[in-house]
Amino acid sequence: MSTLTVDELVRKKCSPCEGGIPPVPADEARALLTHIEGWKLADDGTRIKRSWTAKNFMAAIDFFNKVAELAEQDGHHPDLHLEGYRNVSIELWTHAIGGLSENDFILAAKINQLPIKIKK
Ligand SMILES: C[C@H](O)[C@H](O)[C@H]1CNC2=NC(N)=NC(=O)C2=N1
Repeated sequence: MSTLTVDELVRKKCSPCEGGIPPVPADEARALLTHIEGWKLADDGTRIKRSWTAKNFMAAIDFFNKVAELAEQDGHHPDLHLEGYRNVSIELWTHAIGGLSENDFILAAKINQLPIKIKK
């Protein structure tokens, strides 16, 4: 999986995951993330996360709505956080395995293609 480029990831669709596969190891996750701008591996290696400061509250909500549509299309769902009215952060992990699967990297690469109005 670590040979996948961003272009390859965005062309893939998440596959249903109900467990039974091993999580992506931390070193492989780090290698993949070098190509997916802004996303960082959590200290415990089970999640990836990216943060943005949106221009204002509605810019944050518009972005969440776009992410929600994408997540529904792909059948894989991120944890969405909004703090201090416009500080957006998104965490991705595969609940069914308690860690990272290819789905998380696919969705991260696709989220990076969505427009967000950010604070100047
Ligand atoms: C069958 C279907 O793919 C699963 O219920 C999906 C739905 N969305 C999901 N999203 C995330 N982040 N983790 C999951 O394990 C998960 N499971």
